[in-house]
Formats: sequence, structure tokens, C-alpha cells
Amino acid sequence: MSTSRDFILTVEGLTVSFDGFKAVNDLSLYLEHNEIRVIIGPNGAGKTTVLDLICGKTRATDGAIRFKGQELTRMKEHQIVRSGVGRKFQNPSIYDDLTVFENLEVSYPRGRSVMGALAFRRDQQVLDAVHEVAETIFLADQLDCRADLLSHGQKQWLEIGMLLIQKPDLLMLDEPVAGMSVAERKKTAELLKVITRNHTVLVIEHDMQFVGDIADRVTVMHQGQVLSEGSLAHVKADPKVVEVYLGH
Ligand SMILES: Nc1ncnc2c1ncn2[C@@H]1O[C@H](COP(=O)(O)OP(=O)(O)OP(=O)(O)O)[C@@H](O)[C@H]1O
Repeated sequence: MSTSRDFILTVEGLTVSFDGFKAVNDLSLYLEHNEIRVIIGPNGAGKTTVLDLICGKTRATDGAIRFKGQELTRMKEHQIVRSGVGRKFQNPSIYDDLTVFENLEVSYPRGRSVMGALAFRRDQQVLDAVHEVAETIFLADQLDCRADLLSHGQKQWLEIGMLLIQKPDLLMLDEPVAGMSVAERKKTAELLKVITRNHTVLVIEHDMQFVGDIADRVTVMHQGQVLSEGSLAHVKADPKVVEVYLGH
């Protein structure tokens, strides 16, 4: 692949070894601006570990991760967040006893600690950002609702909103529709389409219907490596993919 193109994220030769076992093994990945890339693959393929490596939760044994011209493998987790990488884990980490409004407000970059954020004046800039994000994540009518009273799907959207308000350039989501109803899955697909107008999105997903709804390109992982890559139709027709993943 040409290296002269303007990729937002370039992963090359990425490898991590846990006691000699290579969970990710010489993996390369190139993400374009405003793309939705979905990583699929069997259990244990190394998908979550790739996200852990990109966000700095796990240290690479070898390889490079370049994001907007910076080398992430040498940076600490909080520096990676500040450089514009947002990561959502499978279980929502929202503040249950705060309202939707307060959850978004505390996530606004000016006040990352709960106390600090609640203490500062709710100036217009913060209010505007909260309302804009709440609209995007379908929670504009739930701003005063305590987060623990939201449905499972709404909690997932709120956590996506808490990332969006920090204006990351790259958003990484690990199985965002797990446990959601069909209607919530459809709305999440809509949400991701809106998000990619201003962000690049990297998603791990098993739900093939959802993958078909959102993906620009699909990367299939197997045993820590890229097994196949391209449109969903392309990878679905790849005999290697059928053998190790889709045929099961
Ligand atoms: N910190 C760690 N120490 C040792 N082994 C690990 C560690 N993290 C992951 N692994 C191993 O690496 C392999 C890849 O795991 P990973 O969670 O990345 O796979 P996955 O493709 O996300 O799977 P799933 O679809 O089940 O979530 C697994 O065999 C896992 O047990």
C-alpha cells in the first residue's frame, strides 16, 4: 500500500508477545480520515489487544503506531487521549448517580475531574457542547434523567457522547451494539454515520448485520494477523475467512 497517502492512523509491524505468545503478530493497518473500519474475527484473534495497543493500555513488543504524525507506542495513555484518541470499552463507564447533562458536562475537556467540572460555571460554551452532543446521541429529551435510569442502549450512547464531547479524531469502540435491541442497533448505525462526518471510527464487532450497515472497510483478524481486508462483500467471499470465521 502506498505510504504517501494521508492516513490518520498507520499501524505497521505491530507485535505484542505475552510470555512468548504473540497475541498480535506483525499487524499492519491503515485508516483514512472519516472512515469507519470494522475489525472482525474469531474469539482470541487479537482484536481487543489491537485497541489496547493503540490507546496505550498495552505496550507493543515491536512495531509502530503513527497517529496524526505522532508515534503512539512511545506515549503514555493520557497523552494518547490528549492527542485525540477516544476509546469506549464494552461495559459503559458512566456516572450512574449523575444526570445525562452532568455526565456530559464532567466529560467536557475543561473539567476532567468530577469535582472540578461541577464547580466551574456552566458557561455558554459548555452548554452548547452538551446540547449538541445530547442531540447527536438521541438523548436531548433525557438531559435531566439520572444515568442509571437509562436503557442499556441509551447508556452506551451516553458513553459515546462522553467521548464525543472531548472531540477525539479517532474513536475506538469495542462491540458497541452488544446487548442492544434491533431498534437500538439501527439507531447506533445512524449515530456512527453521523459521527464519521467529523471523526474516524474503528469498531470491533461480531454482529454481521451491523457490520454491513456501518463498515466502509472490514479487516478480518486471525491469530494476531490480518487474514483478509476490503469491503464486507469482498471478505465474505474470501475462502480463508469462510474457513476460520464465517463458516462456523
Ligand atoms: N494481558 C494479557 N496477557 C496474556 N494473554 C493475553 C493478554 N491479553 C490478551 N491475551 C491473549 O491474547 C489473545 C487475544 O485476545 P483478544 O482479547 O485480543 O482477542 P479478541 O479477538 O478480542 O477476542 P474476543 O472476540 O473473544 O474478544 C487471547 O488468547 C488472550 O487470551
